[in-house]
Amino acid sequence: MKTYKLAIIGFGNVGQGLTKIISDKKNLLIAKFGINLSIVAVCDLYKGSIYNSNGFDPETLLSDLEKNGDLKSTLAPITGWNATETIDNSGADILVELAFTDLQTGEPAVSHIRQALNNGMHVSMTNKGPVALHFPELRKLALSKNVQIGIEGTVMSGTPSINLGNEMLLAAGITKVQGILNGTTNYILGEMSSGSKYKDALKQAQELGYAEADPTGDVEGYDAAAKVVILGNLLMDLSLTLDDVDRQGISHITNADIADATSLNKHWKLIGTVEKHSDGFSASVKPEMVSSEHPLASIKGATNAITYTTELLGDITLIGPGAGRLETGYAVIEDILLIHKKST
Ligand SMILES: NC(=O)c1ccc[n+]([C@@H]2O[C@H](COP(=O)([O-])OP(=O)(O)OC[C@H]3O[C@@H](n4cnc5c(N)ncnc54)[C@H](O)[C@@H]3O)[C@@H](O)[C@H]2O)c1
Ligand SMILES: N[C@@H](CCO)C(=O)O
Repeated sequence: MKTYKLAIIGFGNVGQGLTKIISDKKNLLIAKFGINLSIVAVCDLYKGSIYNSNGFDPETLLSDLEKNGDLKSTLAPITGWNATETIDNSGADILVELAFTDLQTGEPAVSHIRQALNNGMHVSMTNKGPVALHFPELRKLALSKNVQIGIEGTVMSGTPSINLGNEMLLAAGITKVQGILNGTTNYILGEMSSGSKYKDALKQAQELGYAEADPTGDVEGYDAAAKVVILGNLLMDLSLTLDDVDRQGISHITNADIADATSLNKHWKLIGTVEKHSDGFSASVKPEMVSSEHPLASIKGATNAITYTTELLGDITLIGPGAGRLETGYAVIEDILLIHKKST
């Protein structure tokens, strides 16, 4: 059995979802895959930082957090390390980077990731900033250090959109990727069509753990645009930046707009697209009215859907969760399973 020591940076929705899965699926991961996941360090800006070389009991972490609102009273041999100290001193095999997404600089996550890779650690991240802004550089660094980077959770949470595209469909020649790439906005649009106000629907999406810490990223389409960039660059060999994406969000859509769509038997959806053309590419995120018969009309709540158009297989559509605590925590498990497979 192989034990992987994990250092988690950021103990919000995803960090807690991951911890719950590590607790609930411990025996399955050992029995089916021969891997034991040991959380040796948790570092969070507000909830505190703790380190134990023998690993923490995941249920204790979650119950302490529920009881106290933070991990500051959790019994630990060492407390108070910042992210840099955690990466340098924890001796972890895998850095799990789950801090806030910053789509302007990718910081501080990108610095955490460079530091971890330079230290010979594998990295799993659900943080979209480093992937949308710096992935070629990070991938090269990982290669030179003979370690792996997992990014499954950056698109469609734990629904394996990245691995399906990258591991299975790349050789089929992906020419276009299109779909619903943001859970928060799909949830809000659906709730509004059931009569909720925009503000209330957004609040619910935040409470359910779907929205970004700053939900402007969701509702103005930046989050979906980052996913368009990630998919275009990874799967279609493009060199997109966020500025290349013609972006529009949903914050201007009113209940009257929703009612108009309903009267036409249509639904508003925020649709992301990246397509290769003979003379270049196009990339966009915009709200569109789709008819009730359209395949994307039935995608409800925080569910996402992606259609990969390929030269050899035509269209392949993947539907599944696009956000959520456990749903995104599971993406880290997928990354670790792939890291394990590729390094043994
Ligand atoms: N929630 C989802 O459904 C989802 C899905 C896919 C990807 N993501 C991405 O995963 C990451 C985590 O999402 P979340 O929903 O858990 O966010 P969250 O806001 O609930 O939690 C983030 C945590 O990171 C901590 N943090 C921020 N900067 C830090 C730093 N420098 N050092 C240590 N801790 C720091 C914060 O205190 C917070 O507790 C984000 O980058 C988000 O974009 C989230
Ligand atoms: N805030 C994002 C999380 C998943 O990346 C969403 O709602 O889709």
